[in-house]
Formats: sequence, C-alpha cells, structure tokens
Amino acid sequence: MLRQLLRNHLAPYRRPIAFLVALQLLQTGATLYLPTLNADIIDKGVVVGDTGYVLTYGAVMIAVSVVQVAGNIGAVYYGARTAAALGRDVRAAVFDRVQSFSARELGHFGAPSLITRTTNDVQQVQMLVLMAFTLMVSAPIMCVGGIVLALGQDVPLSAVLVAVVPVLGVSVGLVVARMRPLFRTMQERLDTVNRVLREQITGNRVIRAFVRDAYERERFRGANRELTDVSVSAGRLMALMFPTVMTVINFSSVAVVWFGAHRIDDGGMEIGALTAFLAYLMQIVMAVMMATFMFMMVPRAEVCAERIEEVLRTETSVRPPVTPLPTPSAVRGRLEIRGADFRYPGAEEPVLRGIDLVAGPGETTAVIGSTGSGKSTLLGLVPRLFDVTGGRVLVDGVDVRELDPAVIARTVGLVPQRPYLFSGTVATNLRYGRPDATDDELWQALETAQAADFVRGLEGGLNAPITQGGTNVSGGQRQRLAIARTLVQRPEIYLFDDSFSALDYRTDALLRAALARDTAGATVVIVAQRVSTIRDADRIVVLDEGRVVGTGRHAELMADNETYREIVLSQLTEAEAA
Ligand SMILES: Nc1ncnc2c1ncn2[C@@H]1O[C@H](COP(=O)(O)OP(=O)(O)OP(=O)(O)O)[C@@H](O)[C@H]1O
Repeated sequence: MLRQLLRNHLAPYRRPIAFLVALQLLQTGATLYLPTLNADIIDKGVVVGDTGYVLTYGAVMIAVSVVQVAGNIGAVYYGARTAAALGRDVRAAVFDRVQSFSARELGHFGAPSLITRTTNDVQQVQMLVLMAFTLMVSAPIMCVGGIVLALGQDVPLSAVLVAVVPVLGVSVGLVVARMRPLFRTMQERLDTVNRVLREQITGNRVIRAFVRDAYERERFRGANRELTDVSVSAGRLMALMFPTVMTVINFSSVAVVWFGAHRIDDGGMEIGALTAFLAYLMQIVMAVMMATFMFMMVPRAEVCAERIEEVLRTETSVRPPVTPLPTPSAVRGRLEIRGADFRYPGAEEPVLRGIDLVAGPGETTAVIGSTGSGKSTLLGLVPRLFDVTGGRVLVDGVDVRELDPAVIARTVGLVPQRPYLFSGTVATNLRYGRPDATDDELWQALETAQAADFVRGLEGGLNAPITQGGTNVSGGQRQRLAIARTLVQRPEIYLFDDSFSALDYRTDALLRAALARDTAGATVVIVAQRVSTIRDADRIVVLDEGRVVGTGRHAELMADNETYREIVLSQLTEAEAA
C-alpha cells in the first residue's frame, strides 16, 4: 500500500528526486573519503614529520568537507520540498475523493476518521518520505562503503564487523515486527479521541443541559488513556532501540581498539589506519542506526498509507453518469417520482416503498407524515444525496442519474431540516449557491425569508460574521438564512425540509406568503409537520411508514383520508380544520 501510494504520488517529482539522489551520492562519497584522508595525514605527515604533506592534505580535507556540507544542505532542501509537495498532493487527493462521497460513504468512515486520515495520516507518510530522502541513499552506501574501506585499512580487524552488523540487524528486525500492530491501534485510538472530542464540542449545549460534564470528562479521559497506553508501549520499544545500538557501538569500539592495539604492536597496522578504522566503524553503525530509525517509522507510515488508500479507493455510491445528457436549453423543473423504493445500507426494511409523486412548475406540493415516515429521505433522492434502490426520480422527464451533477445542483435547491451555515459572513453564506449575486438580490431574498430585519440589526449587516455551523445565530434565524441562501440560488425546484418548524406562526405565515410571490413559476415541495403550513398547498401527499397513503387537496383528504384526518385533528379542532 505504502509503495503504491508513493509510486502514484511521487511520479511527478522524478527530477528533483534524481537531483537529490545525486547530491546525496556526492555528500556520502565525501563523508567516506574523510577518514582515509585523515589516516594518510597521520601516517604520512604527522608520523614522519612532513609538514608540507599535512598542510596540502589538510587543505584537501577542508575542500572535501565543504563539498560534504553543501551536498547535504542541497539534498535536505530538495528532500523537504518534495516531501512537502507529496503531502500537499495526497491531502488534495483525499479531499477530492471525500468531496465526491455520498452520505453513505461519509457514514461508513465517519467525519473524525476522515479528518485524521487527511491530516495526521498524511503527515506520517510525509515524515517517512523526508526521512527516506535523507537516509535512503546515504545509509546503504555509507554502510557498504564503510565496510569496503574498513577492509582496505585492515582485513583481520574487520572480523569485528562480521559480528556487529548481524547483531544490529536482528535486533532491529525484532523491534520493527512488534511495532506494526501497535501503530495500527494507535491510529485507531487517535480516531476515537477525535470522535469523542468532536461529539463533545458539537453536543456541548446538550451536555450542559443534562449536566453530563463529569460523564463526558470520564469518557474523554478513557479514550485519552487508551491512546496514551498504546503510545507508551510503542515508545518503550523505540526507547529500547537506542541503548541496544549504543551498547553494540561501545563494545565494538573497545574490541577494535583492543585488537587494533595488538596489531600495531605486532607491526601489522599503522596508527592512522586504526583511527580510520574506528571512524568507519562509527559510520557503519550510524548508518545502521539511521536505517533503524527509518524502519521504525515504516510500520506506522504503512498503516497510515493503508488508511489513506482505503479512502482513495472507495468509489462513491452516487456516481455521476459516464456521459451526462447534454445540458437542456431550458429547464422547467417538473419533478416526477415513479415507484421509488429506498433502503438505507445495512437496514433490513426499506424506508420508502413505491412512492409516486408529481410536482409541476408553479405548484406547491406538500408532504406530510408522522415522524420517521421517510419525508427527509424522499427529498434527499432529488438532489441525489442518495440514489433510489428501485424506481426513478425524473426532472423534466430525465432520470436524475443521467443528468450532469452541475445541472442538478443548479436546478434543485434543498433547504435541509438542520441547516448548516459556514464560517464567514452573512453575505458569503447567502452567495454560496450563486457567487455573483448582487447585494440587492441578497436583501430581496432576506426580505422574502423574513430575515431582513434581523440582519439589519446585526453589526455589519450583510458583513456580520457567522461562526462555523452558524452557532452565533438562533435556530430560527439560521433556518431563515438557509431559506434566503436557496432563494438567492434561484433554482427551478425548491425543496423545503421542515424549514419553517423553528418559526412562530406569524412569521411562518408571512414567509409563505412572500415565498409564494417569489417562487411563483417554480416547483415547490414543502415537507412539514405543521398542518397550517401546508393546508393551502396545491397538492398534499400523505406519507405513512414509507408509503403514499393519500394525495389531494386539504378538503379532499379531510373527507376521505383517515391518516390525514388524524394528523390534522391532532393539531386543529374540527372547526379550524374545515
Ligand atoms: N442514515 C440512516 N441510516 C439508516 N436509517 C436511517 C438513516 N436516516 C434515516 N433513517 C431511518 O429512515 C426512516 C425515515 O427517516 P426520515 O428522516 O426520512 O424521516 P422523516 O419523515 O423525515 O422524519 P422527521 O419528521 O422526524 O424528520 C427513519 O425510520 C429513520 O430511522
């Protein structure tokens, strides 16, 4: 998974990668050359008292060091840039994919997990890549080159290396194998902490109202503790690595000095060669240590890459058509729902069965039914929040599944039951569906939505700030701003999902009268619980347990539809209902 993710997203950066590999080669070569130079200066300059030799090769050493430093800086610079670019690209890819998801896929992953995957998971992969760019080239060359050059200095002493390298390899392998499952648990627990935190922030008012602060605190503490536990376990393993490596380094240094001293005594080796050998030993062990460090990051990055790939490979269940029908020159907005069935994924029973409904331009169609009868689900089928599992939804005679999503977005304006406003200002929210709307158009929509007075009263008017989710305005004000936002969009089909529920009776009546004027030629579908909101509709559709049990005008339904009569008489007296 990790390899695939990197192959796909690093492909555009072949040139900077080639460049940084070249720089790494240069700086590693220089690093490897320095101990040999040093040994020469000691053996051929210092020991025989040749100052000229010391000065000449001292200058060469400085030049080689400059090359090493410059190569290193360049390589790290290009590595950091490329890794950052990779992070940006993967984040964008995940974001694009999530944007295409329908309610079904969003529900499957859950918002907190999607946020962790887009931020933390991508960052883990990015960190590994940066690490790899820094070490991938230099560590193996340093290790192999170090061994070759150490052999060049003294073959018998190199026996120490034969013992050191496998010991390091095995200890690294053991630790890395145990880390992988821990890292998976760690990312999952991070998801949980995010989920609990998010729930507690969004549900803050409910928590206060029910005085559940202590319970929620304990819930967060539990999630936090679980994340800490697994992080500590992983940390312990990591902590074990460095003392192990350091012990190996120290023992091998002692062994080299011990055996080296004997070889010098026997005249089989020079003192400069011993210093060079020690330097190479350090380089080899450092290379193994750096590689270890990188390998420690690999399991976590692999888990993260899997989680990212899972998102990238998930296809939306609401697919846009392969070849959308050409955009119609004039959309009239006639809505037909023919024998529509819908079942939520995983649910046993369908929520909607064989729904038939026709709503024409210039007409107001109302949908009424008890709680949970499927009204919101029915409206969601029109803008394709979900697709029917049977039957069809047609706009101007064309199945919505064959229409270009942009055409649907332009044609259908849904005011959801729980309206959401974005952080910004009143104006940026109102222009959400039509960025080029003029201020006059915004005010006109606000007048119709009965929201102009309250916006005028806000400091800044149209430029008054709105917080994320619209939490700095009241529920009724939020509903009216959401209605105004859809009015600014001027779609051919308006879908109001219980959008007047938070309004008092007077405002509800004023709003509907203004709406009737403003949306005169459009197709209007209103879902409502309140009978007074819908009794004047051209057509009332009565839903009961996902089926249409009656269609007609108020008076007709009062006369012959028992379900409708029950709903009406639970709210109005016989005289009021007449
Ligand atoms: N995401 C979902 N997954 C599974 N079942 C769902 C989902 N959303 C809604 N349902 C179920 O579908 C049924 C219809 O829900 P829907 O929201 O359409 O009803 P409604 O008539 O709009 O209700 P209300 O008047 O309370 O808003 C309910 O029984 C509900 O439990």
